[in-house]
Amino acid sequence: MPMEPPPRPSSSLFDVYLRLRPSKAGDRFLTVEDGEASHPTHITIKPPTDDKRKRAVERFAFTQVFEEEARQKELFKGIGVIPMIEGVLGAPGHHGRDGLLATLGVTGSGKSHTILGTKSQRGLTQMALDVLFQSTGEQLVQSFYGAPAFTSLAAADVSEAHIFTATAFLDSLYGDNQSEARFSRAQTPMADAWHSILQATFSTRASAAIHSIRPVNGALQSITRGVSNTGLPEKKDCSSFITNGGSRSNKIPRPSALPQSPSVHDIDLPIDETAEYAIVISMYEVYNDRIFDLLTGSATKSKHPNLKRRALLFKSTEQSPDRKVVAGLTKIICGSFEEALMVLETGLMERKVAGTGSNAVSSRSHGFFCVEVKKRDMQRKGPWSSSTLTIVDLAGSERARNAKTAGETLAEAGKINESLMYLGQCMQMQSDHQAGSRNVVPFRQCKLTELLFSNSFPSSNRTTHHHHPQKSIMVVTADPKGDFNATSQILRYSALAREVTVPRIPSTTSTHILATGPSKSTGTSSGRTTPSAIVEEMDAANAEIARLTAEVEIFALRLVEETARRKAAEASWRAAEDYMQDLEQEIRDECFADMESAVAAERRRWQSALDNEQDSQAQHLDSKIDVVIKATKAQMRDEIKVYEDPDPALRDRVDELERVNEVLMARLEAKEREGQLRSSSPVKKMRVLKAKKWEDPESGMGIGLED
Ligand SMILES: Nc1ncnc2c1ncn2[C@@H]1O[C@H](COP(=O)(O)OP(=O)(O)OP(=O)(O)O)[C@@H](O)[C@H]1O
Repeated sequence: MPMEPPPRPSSSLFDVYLRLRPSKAGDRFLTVEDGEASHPTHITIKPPTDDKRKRAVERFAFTQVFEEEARQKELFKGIGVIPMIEGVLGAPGHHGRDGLLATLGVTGSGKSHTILGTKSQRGLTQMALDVLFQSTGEQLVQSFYGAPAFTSLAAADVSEAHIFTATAFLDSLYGDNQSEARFSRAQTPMADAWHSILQATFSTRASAAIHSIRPVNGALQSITRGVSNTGLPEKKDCSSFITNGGSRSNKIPRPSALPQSPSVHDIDLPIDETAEYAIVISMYEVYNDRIFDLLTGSATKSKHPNLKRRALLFKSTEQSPDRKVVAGLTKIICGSFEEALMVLETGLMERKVAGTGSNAVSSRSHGFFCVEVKKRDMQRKGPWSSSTLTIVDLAGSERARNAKTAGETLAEAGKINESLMYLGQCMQMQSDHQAGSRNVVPFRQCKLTELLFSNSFPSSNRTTHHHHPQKSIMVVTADPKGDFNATSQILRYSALAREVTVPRIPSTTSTHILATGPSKSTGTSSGRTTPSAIVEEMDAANAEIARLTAEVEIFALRLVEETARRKAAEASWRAAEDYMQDLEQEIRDECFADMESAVAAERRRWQSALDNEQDSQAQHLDSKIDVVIKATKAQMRDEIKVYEDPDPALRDRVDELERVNEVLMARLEAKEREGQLRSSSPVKKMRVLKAKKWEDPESGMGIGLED
């Protein structure tokens, strides 16, 4: 049954284009069919002649097939990027519509070549950027420090992003050292602090805005110097970034050294004359099912660019409750095509690239390059509306056994294959959709499909500006002489339609008939022996063989898919284990750090308590010593008598008084004796009186009886 030419229904999630790359050696297994349409839409793949599994010939349909000789510009125009950009810019007075452009293919099939270009040819990304800047031209807001639109653009962002002007961003990475302080990683907690520093810089620099373009020139000069010193490796003809990828040089090429062709000056898009535009760029990668910012500057600033990268979340935010966004990205407001190119090269440099056996510069992650086009009324300066052109360079699918990979890279390959398998399932659903199936596209199975598909469906929330689902274009790249298994698998996933042709069974009938002949009258299962009966039986047998072969073929396909799924599951299990180990280590480190800081805090508390205690004891002791000293001093004062020589006159007087005292005492005694005598005999009395007379020295005259 002939396959219908692939329709382009508006309900289709993706338009799928196939681009074939020129290949050097090997047997060609892929044939492009000459169709009735103006351009080819169908291809056929034939298994290699030595294929032991005797697989079927398969036929695939795409929106359009571009053959080896197709140039970059032809592709750019042919796959509908221009209407997509027009949609992103939005019709006058209307919001824009999101666009998604992705490349899918086996490793080395030309995805990066197509999307990012080569050293001499621009890719779809550069051409799309050029068209955007060229179209918005004079209506683009300025992007230097203090530009009036900066604050409103930062306020309009719903994704908790860290927004910088290209001037500040590039200056911090490539300009003078002092300016480094103006930029920091988006996902570190310090980023907020840096952000406020930047904003402070922004406000304080407002008056000097017109001069602030200088740092970019400085940056450009330093880049120019860096490039002229280093030079570009000549080994492979691919993006300047990619050639640098292996060596991790932290210099990016100067814009003028980047390819200028193909030119897009002939492309003129209608623009909303009443609107002003801003172009904001962000970049991230999905690596091992986790999202990492690519504009942290770590590739250019840090010696260990991959150390402690923090994954970002794809989630609803406070300002975007009904639509998931990658939260916390670094976003750069670009004022010119050159600035955008430098930001792109900076992000590409940061993207993880690891060499594998399949392709020395193979992309190990899915790279996302997002160009947000913001638009508002030029006069009224109302709110900004926003639509995004997302360009995705998907990691190459590969078979682990083909890629001479090991350890971490093998786990990466598993994760890549797994995410591509989910992508394949979603794309398969899309072709089933077209065939009338009402199955839901299972896009929530991994980060990649979530990021690619979640904006592909109309929003149920009427308050959101995103009524239109995004327009998506997929470019599938293939090498017609490359790996048959890997390529056929990708084609099966991505084609808009597929038809399996059972290989023709060699006509054994006639040979059999000739060999056996009627005379041998070989009996058949039905017992009929006429030649026509035998031919009929043989035809029936052949039909049965064909049916069984087709079945076997289907089972073989299922087996291949199941094996891939099992391998992907195993790889994902290993990656999960690794992740768990990392997480455990991280938690241990965090706990240890917490514990250490708690112990240190406790130690400080105890030390200060001990110090206080010692202080108060010392004070107490001091006061006691004071008391003792005072008491001792007092005591000593009491005990020590000062003997002074008495006044000689006074001493004489004292002596005199003592003598008088003695005299008086003697008189007193005498009087007493006299009193006693009066009461005794007259002889005794006489004796006393006589004695007395002689004892009184004072009177000078004796007291005698005659007195
Ligand atoms: N259409 C083409 N014309 C000329 N050369 C091409 C074309 N497509 C690819 N190549 C060349 O093939 C090589 C591999 O291509 P590329 O790096 O783009 O592959 P890839 O699919 O991006 O691989 P990976 O997935 O590993 O990143 C490059 O040297 C590239 O220049």
